[in-house]
Order: sequence, then C-alpha cells, then structure tokens
Amino acid sequence: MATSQPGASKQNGDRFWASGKLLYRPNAGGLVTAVAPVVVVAVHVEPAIFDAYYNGCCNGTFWPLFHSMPDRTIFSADNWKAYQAVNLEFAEKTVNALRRLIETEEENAGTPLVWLHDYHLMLAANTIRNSADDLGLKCKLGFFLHIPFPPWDIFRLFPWADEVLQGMLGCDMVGFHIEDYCLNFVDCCQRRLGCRVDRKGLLVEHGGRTVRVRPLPIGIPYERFVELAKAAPPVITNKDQKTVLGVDRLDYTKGLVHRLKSFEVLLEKHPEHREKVVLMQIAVPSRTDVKEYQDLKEEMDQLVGRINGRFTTPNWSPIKYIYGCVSQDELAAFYREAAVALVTPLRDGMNLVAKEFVACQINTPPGVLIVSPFAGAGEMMHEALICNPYEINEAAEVIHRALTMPEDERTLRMNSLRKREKVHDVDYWMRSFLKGMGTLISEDGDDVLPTTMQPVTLEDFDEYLSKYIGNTDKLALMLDYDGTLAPIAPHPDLAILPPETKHVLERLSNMPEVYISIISGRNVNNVKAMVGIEGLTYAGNHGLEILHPDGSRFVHPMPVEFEDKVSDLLKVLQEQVCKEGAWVENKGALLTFHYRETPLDVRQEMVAQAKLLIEQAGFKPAQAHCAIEAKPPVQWNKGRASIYILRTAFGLDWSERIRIIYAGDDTTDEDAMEALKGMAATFRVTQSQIIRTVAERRLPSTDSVLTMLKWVERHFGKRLPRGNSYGNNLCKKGDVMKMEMSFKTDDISPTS
Ligand SMILES: O=P(O)(O)OC[C@H]1O[C@H](O[C@H]2O[C@H](CO)[C@@H](O)[C@H](O)[C@H]2O)[C@H](O)[C@@H](O)[C@@H]1O
Repeated sequence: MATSQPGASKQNGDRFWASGKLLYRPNAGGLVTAVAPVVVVAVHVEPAIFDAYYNGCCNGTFWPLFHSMPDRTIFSADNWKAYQAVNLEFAEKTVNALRRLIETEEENAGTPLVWLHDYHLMLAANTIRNSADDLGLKCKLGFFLHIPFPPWDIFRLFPWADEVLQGMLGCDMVGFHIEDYCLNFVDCCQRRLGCRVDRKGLLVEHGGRTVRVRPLPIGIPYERFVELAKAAPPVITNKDQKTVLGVDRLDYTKGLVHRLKSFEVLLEKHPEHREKVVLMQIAVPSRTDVKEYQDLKEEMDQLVGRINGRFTTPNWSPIKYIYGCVSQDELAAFYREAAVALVTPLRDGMNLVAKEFVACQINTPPGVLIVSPFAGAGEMMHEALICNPYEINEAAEVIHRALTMPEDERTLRMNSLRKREKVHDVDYWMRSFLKGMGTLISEDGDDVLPTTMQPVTLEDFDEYLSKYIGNTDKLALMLDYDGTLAPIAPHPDLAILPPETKHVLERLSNMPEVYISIISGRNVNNVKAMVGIEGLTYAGNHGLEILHPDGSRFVHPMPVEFEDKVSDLLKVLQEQVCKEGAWVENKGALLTFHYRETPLDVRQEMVAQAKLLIEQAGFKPAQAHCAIEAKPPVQWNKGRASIYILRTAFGLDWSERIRIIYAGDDTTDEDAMEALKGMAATFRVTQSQIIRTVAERRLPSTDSVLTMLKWVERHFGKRLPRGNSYGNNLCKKGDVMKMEMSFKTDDISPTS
C-alpha cells in the first residue's frame, strides 16, 4: 500500500499500529508521507489451532456467513475456541508492542492508534482495551471489515454472535465499505445486544461508550494502475476479437459458474458474437485446502470444457481459462485491452477488480464495466451496467448490451467511473479512516456525522415500548433497586432513591393501569424503607420474601437448619475474610459479602476465599457488584418471584391486555428476565463491554431508567382523566399466601 501527500489534511501526531505492525509515522511537518514498517511482530500459532482458526472459523464460518451463504457455513465450537485463542494471542502481542512503543517513544508523541483489520480479528479489541487500561496505556482502537456485514436474519445464525459484536464494539470506530453494512451492524447491535443506537448518526452505545460506525469505501492505488497500464506491453493480439474479461480468486462467492453459464446463453442467443468474442477468465487459486474450493475448481474445469466443446471452431475457442496467477503488468494490460469487464459476484464486500479495470482503461474509446449489485462496488459505481448474476438470461443480455454499446455512451460512462476512482483512491480511504478516528485533523471537516450519542430521551423508548405496550389495559412494572432505581453507592445505606425517581414512582403508583413491584436483593423491610412508597409490592432477598400492598407477606420456605447455617457462615466470613474494608451484610435468610472498599490488589484472593467458604457452608455464591451474594440452594430466585407476583396480581390467565416491563442491573435480574422472556419488555442497566444478557435492551444508567419511567407515565397519563387518584392495589386479599417455614426445594404449586 502506498500513500501520498494528504493535501489539506494534517496529522495530529498520533501513531498507528495494525496487528502489531507500525505502519505510518508523521514526518517533521506533521504530514503522513511514508509507509514505514518499523516493527513487525510475529504471532506464533500451533498448526492445529491455526487450521481450526483459519480454515475452520475464518474461512469455514465467517466467510460464507458474512457473504450471506448460510448453507455453506460450518458452526463448530472447537473452531470458535481456536478463533478466540488466536485473537487473544494477537491482542496480547499488540499490547506488548504498544507498551514497548510507549516506553521507547518520546513524550507527547500522540495517542497510538491500533487499527485492526477484517474478520480474522473481530475479538481482539476488547482484550487490547482492557489490558491497555489495566497497564495505564492510552490508545485508540479502530476496526475495518473488508467483507460484507450481513443482515440480522443471517448474522443471528451464529451461535456466538454476542461475542463478535461486543468484540467489534471494543473499538472507538468500526468501518465498513458501504452504508448497508453499517446499518446491518447497527441493527444487529440493537437486536442482539439490546444497545441503544442512532441509525441516522450511525452510532452504537455500548459499555458506557459511543462507538462510531462509518461507511468507508476502500479504493485502489489509482495512479499506480494508470502507470502500469501505460507501460505494459500488449497482451491481446487478435484485433478482430473482443475480450470479455473476468479476474477473480477462485471462490464460490464470485459467481463464476453463473458467469460462464451467462456467457454460454450469450453465444446461444446472439450467434453474431461467435468467433468475435472471447471470455478471458483468470481464476487465481485460493484456499485450496478447503473442500468447497476444490469442488468449485472441478465444476469450473468441467463447465469450461463443456462450453468450449460445444462452440469451439477451428479458428476460435470461446473461453480462455487461466487457473493461476498473472503478473501485475500482464493484468494491467488485460484490463487495458478488454472490451468488457465482468465483475459479477454473488456477494462481495467491495471488489477491487472493478476499480482496477477502470483505472487501466486508458485507451479511447474505452470498454464497458459490468458490475453485480451484490458487490460493494455496485453500490458506488453507478455508471457501470448493473447485472444480477443469478438471472442467467438477463446477464447474457447485459453482456450483449455492453458489447454493442455505442462509443459515446461508453466514453461518458467510463469517464465518470474513472473520475470517481481517481479521487476516492486508497489514500483517500486511509485518510477518511484516520479522520474518523480523530487521528488526522481535516480542515475540510469531512466527518459530518455526530460522534457521541445524545443522552437518553423519552423518544428513545417510543419504538420499542409503544410497539410492545400499544393500547394494553395494564402494565406490571417490575423494578430492581440497587443500580437500577438508585445509583450504586459505596455503602448500601447511601444508595438513596433520587427524589425525581421517587416522585415519578409515586405518580405511577396512583395510576390504576400500572402495577409496581420492586424486586431486590436487599431484605424486604430494608428495600421498602429505601423506596418509601406505600401501596407497592416489595420483594426482598431476591424474592424469598414478598410484601404485598395490603401488608400481607409471602415467605419462601427454607430448610430449618439454614437459620443456623446463616449465622455460622456470617461468623466464618467475618473471622476469615473481613479485612481491609470487606464486610458482611446480614439480611436474615441471606448474606452478602461486600468488598467495594477493599484495595484492588487483595481482591482476587479475598473473593476466591469468600466464595469457597460460602460453598463449603452449603450456599451458592453469586457475583454481584463488588459483592458476593450467598444464596440458599432453593429453586427460587427473582424469576420465580416475578411469576409469583404476576400470578397473585393478575391470576394465571393473563389476557393479552397485560404487559410487563422488567428492569435490572445484575446477574440476579437475569433470572427474572429469563423467566419473563417472550412476555416482557426487558432492560439491563449496564456499562459493561462484555456481558451476555437476555434483556432485549440495554440502558447505560439509572438516569435512563428514570426516563423510561417517565415514558410510562406519559404513555398512561395521556389516557387518565385528570385529577384521578387510585391506589396501586390490584392484589385481592385471598390471593396472598403465607407460606409455611418448611423445607421444600422445588417449585410452589399455584394452589398452595
Ligand atoms: O437486587 P438489587 O436491588 O440490585 O440489590 C443487590 C444488592 O444491592 C446492594 O449492594 C449493592 O449496592 C450497594 C449500594 O449501592 C453497593 O454498595 C454494593 O457494592 C452493591 O453490591 C445490597 O447491599 C445487597 O444486599 C443487594 O443484594
């Protein structure tokens, strides 16, 4: 890759790395002027892992899937493991290189830029970001995908889709060739991860950051191809025959079989082209270890043989088929001398052959470019003839049109195509990427799209909640407390419900359509005191205790011996692990071991020890926010509790006119969201970069939960007669159950 003076742009002193390789350095004047591979770091991968990674996952899974060919896609857990391992290896090598670079470079050299390329490295960014953060290294992370990004319907087939999306979202900016791929990606982030997105601004909110998504169509070193075309000796000697040129890697995505069949139809339907036209197909061997590719070669050999056998005359063979490589000079000469170039992939990220062809079309009158609409190039190169490769007969007609196109039309089309590629060359692409990253400062201010998401607004909920709630009669609003309604604080007593949230909840609790329950890990009296609103349902200890609006209680039965076990565990934890700020919260039936205030360097060991002691005492340790919850081994959690609350409020025969919203921030809330999946609108409050959630939407903060509550208030408020005040008590007295304190591990029957 070469680069030239970037005109009106100046480099802001940042340095760029790509897969551990330093590519560009600013010169003294601050302009990007040279490609300087200063350091190349090898990444060693064992052959078996490499095979599973490269042939297996990259070429056997991502390649066909991202080209929307799911039938050719292999899903293998072992290959995926290898992919994770290799990405980790690349990430670690990059972080080491980054560290060395920062240590050896002078201060103020700018923030290094790590530029990750393609589907082989979709997971590396998160590891680089986290390790760099841990080491206090600053860097910018960018990613560019050179192949298409498929639509949701295809992408969702991949079993580890969350990891891939979150891996890419580890970057500050993710680039694709065209806007369609950007929109597919944004759509997948929303639908699979539940991220808040801005489709117009091409932004995704994830992990507490805004990730920019940008269409950055790649170009070619245009002038280099022009020079090659000028210098290359002639390759086509028979001036009476026109050449239709195809240049491709031998790959099933390239539509080669379809192309040969279209050419056959051309000769059949338009015999005037016989002995006058030759299809020169150059097929560069590729991925020859993979069976799909071996099969394709076989099919091509047979098809070329059959068509040639059918039409060849003593003076002419219709197809010249080169299975192998040609030199750049030869290639430029073929491009220059071809009358028509056929670029008809079934799917292609961009396709540079189309661009190289137009760059080399220096003769007058020029030839004609035919492009598939399923290549990124088809999106931009409007003046080419667009041809759907699947429509074999139609494609034959397009070739015919190209072969018979008048000179003036050819010239007009080719001039426009050439002009665009000359400007949008590979340097332009690189500069656009660097500008998007904020590494190259542009005086012409090219990147007009916003770079950060606006704060969450009521409108953000319109699409999702309006569709779900519609005109329903009743809404069950089920809300977690810490981290959802109240921001996390250094100590539970300090986690105060913000006054505005309290007021909205109070108003909502007076709406007859809205039934509110607060479902917390705290003990029930404590959470009720923290919220301080009468007439709601409160569930404490992850649902083991439920306090109904009329004051009656449900208490989940516990093994009798657990009372003693709780106090024994409390003692053990206090004696053995409560040091340096760690403490145990005694919640009656449960305990929580808190380590928020402990120094970072003692945490790992302390947490491991606490978990062990909790397990040894017969409890289940569950990770919470800087805390380990010790839960008794009963089949009851926030999920079962949520169902129980709904059942007591609405009965079991819910009509479709009842809707549920659940919002929570913790793994314990995942139990509820899992239990309510398909029945509720679910929100996970998180700023994590790498969690899996069953929630349909993510929210970045407790503030955004407040906005969601306001949305509910507005929605139902519109339907309320003004000045009406109702209690929040849908729960009939007879529905409420007081449970016996006896041991029972399985579910509680609806009639108990
Ligand atoms: O289910 P929740 O309502 O989210 O309660 C979960 C736990 O929250 C409390 O601990 C957490 O919040 C504290 C206050 O912000 C914070 O100091 C602590 O580090 C967090 O883990 C509560 O103390 C626990 O009992 C709850 O189980």
